[in-house]
Amino acid sequence: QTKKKMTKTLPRVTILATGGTIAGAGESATKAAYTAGKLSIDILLSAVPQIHDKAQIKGEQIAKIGSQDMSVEVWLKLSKRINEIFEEDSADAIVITHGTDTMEETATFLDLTALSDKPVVLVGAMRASTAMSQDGNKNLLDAVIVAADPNSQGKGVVVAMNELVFDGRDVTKTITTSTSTFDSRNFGPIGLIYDGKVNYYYQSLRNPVKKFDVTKATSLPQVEIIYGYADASPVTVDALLNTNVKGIVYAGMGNGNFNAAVGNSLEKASKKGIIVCRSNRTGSGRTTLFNEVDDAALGFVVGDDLNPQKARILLMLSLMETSDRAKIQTNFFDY
Ligand SMILES: NC(=O)C[C@H](N)C(=O)O
Repeated sequence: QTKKKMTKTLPRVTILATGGTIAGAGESATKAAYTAGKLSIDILLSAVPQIHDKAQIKGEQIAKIGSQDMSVEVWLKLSKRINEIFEEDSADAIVITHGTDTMEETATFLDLTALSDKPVVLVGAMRASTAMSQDGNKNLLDAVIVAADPNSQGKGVVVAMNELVFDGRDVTKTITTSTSTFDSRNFGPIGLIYDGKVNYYYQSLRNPVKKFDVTKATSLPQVEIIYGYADASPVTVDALLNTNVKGIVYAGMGNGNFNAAVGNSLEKASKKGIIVCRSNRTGSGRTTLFNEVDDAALGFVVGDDLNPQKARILLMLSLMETSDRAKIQTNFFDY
């Protein structure tokens, strides 16, 4: 009898590139200045040949932007492409290269709209590809390792940065310039990457029971964020009253509090049918119902532990389906 050689087939990982500092290039290894999103996917992949030992890799360019220019248009394109790839079964997992500035928003958006249970991993860099000790190559290799690991299935969209894995729902950028910028302030990382392997320690119980199908959407209802601060004037809220804005996320003081002047205007907005969602500017913790604010009387909802930029994503998606405040509040408590 001939011994059959056992060849393990590597998982198929498609890398969707959107730009960011991971694809950034500057003039010298020691200067901080650079332009984000300059390098194409082919150059990114050729810089890390080790990824081919971990997975069968395909690359696609979705956008070439600094993530400060991320938009609903690109989110919809990304989400549709992810659903299509898994639907046609052309990959087992997806890695998305992305700028770090708005990675947390994209993570939340995709977590709520990627319909499959298969791994979707976001990755970026804090130092441009041309910088000394650039972090992009190692982060990309780690992201492929995470994507290729069967244990990454069913975790929702995750972010792999700086040898840590975060739940996309919770992750946030916490430091303007450091490579250790990503954190989940309430809950910490769910996994650690080391020596070519990911180990998971925790898993969120709040991964979406409900997904939003945006495969046919071409836009989302407009939602703006208003920042709260001492002695704020009502002009920013008032400016939204006669516009097409369907929702306001209020990044309130403490547990989502507002001063009287802003509160009056938020109440006016609510009475006009604009959904007002209280979040907060503290950077961690929950925004809770009925603390110092009578949400029932004002018709407000609260964002629970989502920061304002994440609450905005869930509010846009919710408003796509309903303007019923109770249902929208349930979405925030379920997610
Ligand atoms: N580190 C980075 O990726 C920052 C860059 N502005 C971006 O978000 O695209």
